[in-house]
Amino acid sequence: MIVIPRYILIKENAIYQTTDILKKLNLKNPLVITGKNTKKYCKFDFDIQYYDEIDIDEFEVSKYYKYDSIIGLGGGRAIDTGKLIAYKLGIPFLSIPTTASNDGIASPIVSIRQPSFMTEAPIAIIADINIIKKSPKRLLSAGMGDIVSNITAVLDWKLAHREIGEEYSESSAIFSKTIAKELIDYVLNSNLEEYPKKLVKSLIASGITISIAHSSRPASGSEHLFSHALDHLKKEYDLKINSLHGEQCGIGTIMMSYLHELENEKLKGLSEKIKLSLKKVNAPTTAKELEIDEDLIIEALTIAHKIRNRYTILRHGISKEKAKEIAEKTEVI
Ligand SMILES: NC(=O)C1=CN([C@@H]2O[C@H](COP(=O)(O)OP(=O)(O)OC[C@H]3O[C@@H](n4cnc5c(N)ncnc54)[C@H](O)[C@@H]3O)[C@@H](O)[C@H]2O)C=CC1
Ligand SMILES: O=C(CO)COP(=O)(O)O
Ligand SMILES: [Zn+2]
Repeated sequence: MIVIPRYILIKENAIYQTTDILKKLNLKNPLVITGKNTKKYCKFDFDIQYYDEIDIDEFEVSKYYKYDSIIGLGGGRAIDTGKLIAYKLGIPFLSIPTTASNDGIASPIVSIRQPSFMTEAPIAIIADINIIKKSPKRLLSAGMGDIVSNITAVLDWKLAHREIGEEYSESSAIFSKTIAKELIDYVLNSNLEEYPKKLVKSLIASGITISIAHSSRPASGSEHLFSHALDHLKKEYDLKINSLHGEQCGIGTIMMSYLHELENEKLKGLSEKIKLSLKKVNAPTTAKELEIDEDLIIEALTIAHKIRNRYTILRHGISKEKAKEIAEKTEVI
């Protein structure tokens, strides 16, 4: 079953239409899940809970029976936590992103932990451009990394179809790839005035490709494996590095598109173009800018294929030497 959002608002002051949207959906008593930095945008008179005060493992369903819906208001983690709670309770979820850092704002996926899992797409997305425009620049740069990812994700998906016969949808692949190509072209050829709005639209569309494909395949390939591997290592070594999902994916995309170029002459220059688009929005393109040690980048590249059962250009893994070579050639290290 494909579930996609029923209402999508992407405009200035959209947040003030929240109660209208709730009314249209016949919802009266939502619980708002938000963060301490984003609570200020919660102008409505509903109960609030902070996402970082919820233990998703010890989560008691009975405490939430009085709510008929959940609103996730904030960045990726607030939205993911809200989506998960709504799914566990079997009630509708409304996504109110306060920034545009990844496509979780519209996707049916929860990726608080790996492996991520399918839940249900938000019933409504209320993207207030005034709020998003004012969000930290770093988060808006990270969003570009989650969009360029679609390029390598689709190349990987096609490769898996060709080499191991994985089910593949050309329409989902084209949709996903086009979203990325259009944003890259816009970023490289404009003064970025409309960037926040275009980014939000792209991320929402990207989330919808995941709903249609019923898999994150169109938006998550080897570049996401690399990002998930970094998250895994940061936790394992207890490192206090606050690199963002989208930032890591962007750097992963530079390296993975280079790997694809090595196997396909027609892709020559792709990695450089992706890097330029990331640079234009001030997203990090090097380990140093990510504030991650070079050795950690190499280790992540060598373990990325083990993160989940997803066949990509990394196939059954790459050696330490190969990892170093691609990170150096792409000037990530
Ligand atoms: N479901 C999905 O498909 C996906 C979900 N995710 C989720 O997203 C998380 C990462 O999300 P991010 O947004 O990168 O990080 P985050 O959610 O940790 O947010 C970073 C910081 O930005 C703050 N913030 C957000 N909007 C703000 C605003 N307008 N003004 C001031 N501060 C603001 C947040 O409060 C937070 O402190 C992952 O941990 C994962 O749970 C990531 C990718 C895809
Ligand atoms: O981040 C995502 C898509 O951008 C979700 O993908 P994953 O399935 O890799 O968690
Ligand atoms: Zn992502």
